[in-house]
Amino acid sequence: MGLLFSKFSSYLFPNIECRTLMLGLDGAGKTTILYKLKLNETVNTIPTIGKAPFSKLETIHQVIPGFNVETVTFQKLTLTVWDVGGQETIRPLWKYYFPNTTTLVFVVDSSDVERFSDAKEELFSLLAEQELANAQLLVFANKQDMPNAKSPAELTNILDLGSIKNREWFICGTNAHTGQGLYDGLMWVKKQMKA
Ligand SMILES: Nc1nc2c(ncn2[C@@H]2O[C@H](COP(=O)(O)OP(=O)(O)OP(=O)(O)O)[C@@H](O)[C@H]2O)c(=O)[nH]1
Ligand SMILES: [Mg+2]
Repeated sequence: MGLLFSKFSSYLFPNIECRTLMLGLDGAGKTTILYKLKLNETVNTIPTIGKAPFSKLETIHQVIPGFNVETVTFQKLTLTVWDVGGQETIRPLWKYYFPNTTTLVFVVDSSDVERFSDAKEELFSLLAEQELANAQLLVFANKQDMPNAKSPAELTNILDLGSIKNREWFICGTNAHTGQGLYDGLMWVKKQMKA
């Protein structure tokens, strides 16, 4: 009876799988977010670095990829989250992670006022990528605990999110150290995936 009920329940409420690509400038908090979601722990991070293919002798197969990947489950949502380093020299590697992305998570350091324009530029160049055309966009306005942090509403204006018309998007304020706001984002992803 229990088995039958469980089969019926998974028929009615199937598991939703989602390939998630988490990008953003270096230091925005991507790796901290990933391991908060995965382990519910605040880990000490080091910059997620890879080696860009500068030398002619190197091919992409020889490049050491600067990424972390983890499976995160939340209710009936299973996310494979790719966290790729955001340093300028390794941003050219982002494109190798685009295919089959269902959700683009863009993380912004809400207190890094001087680099908002860089963040906006990177975000809009991602949104122009053909391989990400079908991806929904979740923006984590991270480091809300910082005294000079801009609110999600302020960042919506600063990043001009209102101009995004070709996909669903959502912004939420987060603190990766406490986990505050992260699950609001995942709730939104779940709703979108169901729809
Ligand atoms: N105050 C505060 N600090 C945070 C928050 N999230 C991350 N940090 C800190 O910001 C620093 C950078 O975090 P990372 O997670 O390594 O940043 P990243 O986006 O992975 O950086 P790259 O790997 O270089 O692209 C670390 O010292 C984190 O502890 C937050 O919500 N609030
Ligand atoms: Mg990192």
